[in-house]
Amino acid sequence: MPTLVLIRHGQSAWNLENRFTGWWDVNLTPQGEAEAKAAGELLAERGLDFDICFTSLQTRAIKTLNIALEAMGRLWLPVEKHWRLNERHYGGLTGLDKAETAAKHSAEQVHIWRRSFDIPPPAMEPGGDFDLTNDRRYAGIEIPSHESLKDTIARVLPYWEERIIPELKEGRRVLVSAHGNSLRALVKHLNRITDADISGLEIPTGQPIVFELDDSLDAKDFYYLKDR
Ligand SMILES: O=C(O)[C@@H](CO)OP(=O)(O)O
Repeated sequence: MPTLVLIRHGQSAWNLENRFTGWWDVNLTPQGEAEAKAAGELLAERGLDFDICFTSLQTRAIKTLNIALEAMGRLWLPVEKHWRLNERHYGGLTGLDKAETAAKHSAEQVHIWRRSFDIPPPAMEPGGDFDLTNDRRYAGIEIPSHESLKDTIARVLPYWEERIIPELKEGRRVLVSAHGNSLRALVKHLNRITDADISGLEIPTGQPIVFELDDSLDAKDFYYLKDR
């Protein structure tokens, strides 16, 4: 039975500061590093092991993976990094304080921007402080100016199908370290969550999520490792 474990990065500087983050590259806080280490220790203690890992091009997910792998004695595992696993692009909200934005535009509006299925936040204006056009890690990629969850799913799923599924089908054990919304995209797909119900799904930082898949890669079981 193929093993798939997903982990959202540990607490980031902007999770702590309550700012919209998206594609902006913030680091882990000391608490985030501790969450990543604890996740690796829990995986090792429960006897979970991996053959290949996938992560985004963002420091918080890469570092979470590295810290967890170090705690498992598995820093040598192959890791593939790809922008398609990046966090949802927060557009013009990037960098803003979530509470101040709710006070300005209403809590309902911010909830729609954060959790609706297909309503994206406002677009990012080119040339602003958080424009990543000149970041060479994204050379040759059409960086979105904003994304809804639906848009995020549309760019995560081709990667899932082309890069991750073939590994699982070969019987390899896969660990994916990514982000709140790129993982909501994957969990929605794997658990066949409806467009309406996905708004209620929150994924905590630094907690390994185990999927037991059948041979056709349908999810038979899904749980947070800490709960079993
Ligand atoms: O700011 C972000 O990029 C995400 C994840 O931290 O926030 P939200 O919970 O609003 O999706």
